[in-house]
Amino acid sequence: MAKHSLDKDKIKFLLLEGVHQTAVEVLQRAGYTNIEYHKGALSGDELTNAIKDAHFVGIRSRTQLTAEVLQQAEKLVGVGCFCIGTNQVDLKAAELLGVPVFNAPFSNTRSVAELVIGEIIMLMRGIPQRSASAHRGGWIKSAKGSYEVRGKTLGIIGYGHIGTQLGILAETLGMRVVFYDIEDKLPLGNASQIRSLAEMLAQSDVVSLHVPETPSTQNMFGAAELEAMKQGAFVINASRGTVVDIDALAAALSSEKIAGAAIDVFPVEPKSNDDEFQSPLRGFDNVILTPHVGGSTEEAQENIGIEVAGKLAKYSDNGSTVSAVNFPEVSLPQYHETSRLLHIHNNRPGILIKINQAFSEKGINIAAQYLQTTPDIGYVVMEVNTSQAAEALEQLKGIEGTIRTRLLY
Ligand SMILES: NC(=O)c1ccc[n+]([C@@H]2O[C@H](COP(=O)([O-])OP(=O)(O)OC[C@H]3O[C@@H](n4cnc5c(N)ncnc54)[C@H](O)[C@@H]3O)[C@@H](O)[C@H]2O)c1
Ligand SMILES: O=C(O)CC[C@@H](O)C(=O)O
Repeated sequence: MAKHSLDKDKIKFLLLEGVHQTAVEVLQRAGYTNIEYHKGALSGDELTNAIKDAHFVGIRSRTQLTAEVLQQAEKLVGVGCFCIGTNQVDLKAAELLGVPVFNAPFSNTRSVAELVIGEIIMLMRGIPQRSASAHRGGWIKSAKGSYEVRGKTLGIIGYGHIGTQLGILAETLGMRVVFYDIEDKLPLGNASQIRSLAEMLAQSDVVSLHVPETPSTQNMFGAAELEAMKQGAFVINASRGTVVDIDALAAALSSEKIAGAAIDVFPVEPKSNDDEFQSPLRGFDNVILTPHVGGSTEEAQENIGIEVAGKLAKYSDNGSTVSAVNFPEVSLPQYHETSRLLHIHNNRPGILIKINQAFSEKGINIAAQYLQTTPDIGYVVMEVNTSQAAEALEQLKGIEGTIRTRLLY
């Protein structure tokens, strides 16, 4: 019977930010029992101490895996983001260290789209301010400023997995949907793409942002964009807090240019549920403030736990990197009666030749070989006779340009 290079109970999984229990169950079913589980995020020394002997780390959006943190995680083999966003990880640093990063690109998209639909209706009816007033003993029984969503125009910025689902749901409520995206996108239903953001803003009764955090989306929605909107329109942001200039939004709410907003993500978010939430948007009755819960439903979290833990277990067990966000993607079949070796190297000419030469000189037969590259790194997976696996591993370690190697069986 073939043996793992490292026993599964020695492979440490560090799971942070209360990822769903399904993640623990998937890992345990796959034979991984060395799981350190934390309900909250870790930072500073606590994070570096916990991660330094971890082979895998699972996080959500709070934990910052910077280049410095990753460099101290000497045993790290893979990272799982139990969410969509991967902006909290220095993806390039992880790649250069030979560490693939996985996420869950679809599992919570419906939850976000549903929340936004609810918010559109609430904002257009002026419910947040009526509710806030009622809590203080007020009674604003009036139709003034309350509208049906039917026939109104929804402008979506970022027409990806969430934006498209939102568009379809909004159309079923009778809304007209327009969208702005830097890429040409297939419009679903009756939606139409508008090439100029200003033009789209001028048409929209409510604007909802669904872009990732990138250098191009940093503060992409500020004073000029708010000014380009219709008088009395609404803003929704459940993407990332860095995308909207929150001070400019507060000013537009104060001047009543913007009639209301629903904001789920903030430039600075509390590190835990025990910390105070601070924002210039506090105190506006016509603003729905939610604590970054767009994707936080039981269904989404359960599915994310299964999906991401499954990807980590698969990479650990057989080397497959399919759907990694920063790494050459290699889809690998099951293998029997051979040992599998993983070799991650700097992408420079001649490495594969050197590996093949070294194996040939030692009489090591390669039963199968798979290679994928990015401009910076190469990932080669080889199958060799189990009796030659240890020797093959030694040969791989000696290849110049090697970042990391692993023997699976
Ligand atoms: N609030 C939450 O809990 C929550 C949950 C899930 C996702 N999110 C956030 O929502 C974001 C979007 O998720 P998704 O699954 O729809 O992503 P996606 O990658 O499927 O879609 C993003 C879209 O934005 C477009 N885009 C990128 N840069 C742009 C720019 N500068 N201007 C206009 N369009 C641009 C892309 O072309 C793409 O179509 C995620 O990156 C994540 O940060 C938040
Ligand atoms: O669960 C989280 O912390 C983040 C959820 C969301 O922002 C995502 O990127 O999927």
